[in-house]
Amino acid sequence: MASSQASVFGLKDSSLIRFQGLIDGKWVDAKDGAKIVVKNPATNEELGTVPEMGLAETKEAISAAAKAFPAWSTTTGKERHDILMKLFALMQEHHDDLGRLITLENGKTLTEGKGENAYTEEAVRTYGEQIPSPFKNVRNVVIKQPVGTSSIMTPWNFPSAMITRKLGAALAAGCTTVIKPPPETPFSALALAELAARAGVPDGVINIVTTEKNVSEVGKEMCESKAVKKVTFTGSTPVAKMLASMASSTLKKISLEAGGNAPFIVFDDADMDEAVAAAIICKFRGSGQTCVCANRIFVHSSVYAEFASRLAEKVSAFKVGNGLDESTTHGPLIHKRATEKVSRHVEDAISQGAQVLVGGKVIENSNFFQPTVLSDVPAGALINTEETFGPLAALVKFETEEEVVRLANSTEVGLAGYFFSRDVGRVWRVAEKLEVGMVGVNTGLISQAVIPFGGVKESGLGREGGPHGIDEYMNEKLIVFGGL
Ligand SMILES: NC(=O)c1ccc[n+]([C@@H]2O[C@H](COP(=O)([O-])OP(=O)(O)OC[C@H]3O[C@@H](n4cnc5c(N)ncnc54)[C@H](O)[C@@H]3O)[C@@H](O)[C@H]2O)c1
Ligand SMILES: O=CCCC(=O)O
Repeated sequence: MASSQASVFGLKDSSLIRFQGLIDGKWVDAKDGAKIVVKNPATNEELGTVPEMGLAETKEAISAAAKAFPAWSTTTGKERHDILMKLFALMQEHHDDLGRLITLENGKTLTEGKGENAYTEEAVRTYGEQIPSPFKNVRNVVIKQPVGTSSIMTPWNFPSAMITRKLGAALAAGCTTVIKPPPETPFSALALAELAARAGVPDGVINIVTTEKNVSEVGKEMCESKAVKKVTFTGSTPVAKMLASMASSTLKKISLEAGGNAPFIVFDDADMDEAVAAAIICKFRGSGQTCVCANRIFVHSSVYAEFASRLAEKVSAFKVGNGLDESTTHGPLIHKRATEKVSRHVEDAISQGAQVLVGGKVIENSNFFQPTVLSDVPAGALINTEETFGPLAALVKFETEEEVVRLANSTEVGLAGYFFSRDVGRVWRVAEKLEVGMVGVNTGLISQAVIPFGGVKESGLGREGGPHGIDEYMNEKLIVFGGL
């Protein structure tokens, strides 16, 4: 059964496809045999099934991770580095398969799927510090220690990268993990776990619990269990808040990467070619389904008409289709709920006076939405307060720097913000004033594995990536040496 299911994916190495969860190094089904059906969003065809696990399996996974912690946390940084480098090499060796898998379960194009596979990180070592004491016979040293078993919960828009961004740091720090991947895209997570085992990650260090209907009880246990010392989540702001409140019952360390509503500002002195090209990437990457995608595009009135017509021209040349087809530039949305949200935002803006320059409609009986550009979007439109998470570029005209900074900041969230200007004074002023965790100046693409990725306001807590990301999985301990 499993091998015939695996052939549906058309991978070179079909043993990367796993149809079971992973607990303590063993691939397992749900205790009651229940399954989740996973579909390809481009075709709505079934790809395969994974177990619908619940509380009992989650408890087992947590205790396996807690049992594995003493041994894993006392390996040296060099030993963990070597295993992580081996895993990285295996991911590169299986680059085509892993990229294809991402495309099949998420819908993004093959180029994006492979690009995501390359968007991983590894870490070598962490450093403590020595703090000079005011007392002659005292020496202060701060060391860093792994926090413990970590719960990792991730979304479907980056089936692999949202996991590796957390898992790479957790493993490098010496933590053990329980991962709950999204029900829409579990196969990339399971393939990573398969490769991790091949790389020599010991049993129990990575455990995977797949779930859909039982997500509330699984999430609660992953946040409230006393054996868990760290909770990390990427997804929507309402779920982030709920998980944070559950994790606070035992005052766990938490990192949350939640929703955004990124402003993208084009000032009158912007380089127009660069601004249009960047808006295309920033707005339409992953068909608009990234948390750092531009959601509101503010354009100075003096360049508004030119920007709008050049953007609309480029967007009308997109080729929407199955991500496996090489000529496709943009894939489907993840499911019907996603297309419905984009439709709601388009209809709402039109009802308040916005004009459709391109697109505007769902492609019937599918998860595809026409890449859309709306002009003259009014201040009261829903899109100004809610993240669309879809291929909808909403253009808003502005007159002054002060006005646009106020508009950009008038949202409860603050993940990324972008602007285009060649005036160095304005660049500093606006970069400092935007209430976001990450600013792109004259670029629409900020994501890299090495940067501290994260937000302010209701976009979350903590940072992921590079050394900042590893610190999230470590506790600092002060050791005061006296009597010298
Ligand atoms: N900041 C980021 O880095 C980032 C990245 C991707 C997505 N997002 C946000 O996620 C949203 C889109 O994704 P979504 O609608 O799937 O988000 P979501 O919050 O509904 O789901 C994200 C993940 O959380 C899980 N989840 C849901 N309820 C849970 C619970 N009670 N306990 C544990 N896990 C639970 C889901 O199964 C999924 O795996 C957007 O708002 C987007 O901004 C943010
Ligand atoms: O969607 C969230 C992550 C986006 C990114 O890493 O570029």
